Amino acid sequence: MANRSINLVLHQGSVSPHHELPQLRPANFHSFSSTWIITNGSLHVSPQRWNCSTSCCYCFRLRECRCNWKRLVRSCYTSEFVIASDENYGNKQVVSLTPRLYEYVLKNVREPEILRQLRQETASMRGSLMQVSPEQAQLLAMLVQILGAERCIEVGVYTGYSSLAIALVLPESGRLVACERDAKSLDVAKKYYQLAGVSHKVDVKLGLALDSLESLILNGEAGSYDFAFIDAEKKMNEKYFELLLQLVRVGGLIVVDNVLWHGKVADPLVYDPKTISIRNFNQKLMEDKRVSISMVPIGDGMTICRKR
Ligand SMILES: C[S@@+](CC[C@H](N)C(=O)[O-])C[C@H]1O[C@@H](n2cnc3c(N)ncnc32)[C@H](O)[C@@H]1O
Repeated sequence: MANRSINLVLHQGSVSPHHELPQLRPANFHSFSSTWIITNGSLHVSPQRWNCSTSCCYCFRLRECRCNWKRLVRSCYTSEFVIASDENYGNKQVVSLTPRLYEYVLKNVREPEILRQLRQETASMRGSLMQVSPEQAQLLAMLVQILGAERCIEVGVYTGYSSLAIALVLPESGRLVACERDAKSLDVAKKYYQLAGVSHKVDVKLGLALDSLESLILNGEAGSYDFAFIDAEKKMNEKYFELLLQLVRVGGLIVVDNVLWHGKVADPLVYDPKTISIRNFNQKLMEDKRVSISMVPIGDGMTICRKR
């Protein structure tokens, strides 16, 4: 690891520079090409490089330290975290979400009561982690509103949290095609569409999403949708994307969830099939001239694609 390019992240309760170096624990060691992360309980840093004197203290004083690290630390405004930006990226500061900061973000989400109830009911269900987060749902709804979308598609409904967020902001004449293969979770979704008074806007397609999308195309609906959200089987993302690219009009959006895959996409030590397929798909999107893209680090990461 060269010392020219290092992002340093200190989380609350983490080991600070003036503490004794803990034993490095290989099992917890995640080395990224240009990032060292210090988190609770494990310090992912080369001991030889950590040569601050004892006067070099946490965060603020780190700037005064004579060690090689000080020039890499650009700011420290709270004791909760420090982010030193990478000089290769113009010294931009990037905020790392700590639990406390995330709680603050959540406090600033206007989650409709019916969505809160659905989230609570789903919390005890199997697979509840699959649900998009409240701030993600809010962003999806915002995109639908900005677009003035009338016709939407969701691939992967589960118990309906993201689809309900979308349906709630659709106009009365709007339509959301909701594709899901699991009847049991769809029952919960349908109950909440009913409770929210949006059932008439949601066209539920029980079955394999690929089949549902293909039949929409066969039905002559290509180019007639404004917005699509992909949140189902990750290895199928590329296939869903290709079909949705036919179904969405020019200027419409396709949003893909889980593009950061719990951070695994950036970890060269992780190469399980799912991570590889998400990595490859991200790379394909990056090179795909048919869409403009924006990868947004929200929730588990979403890429917003606009059809050109
Ligand atoms: C991540 S969850 C969706 C979460 C949902 N968007 C939400 O925010 O609550 C993925 C869902 O996709 C469904 N799914 C997976 N593969 C599918 C397929 N081939 N066809 C239809 N649904 C599928 C799963 O049953 C699961 O409910």
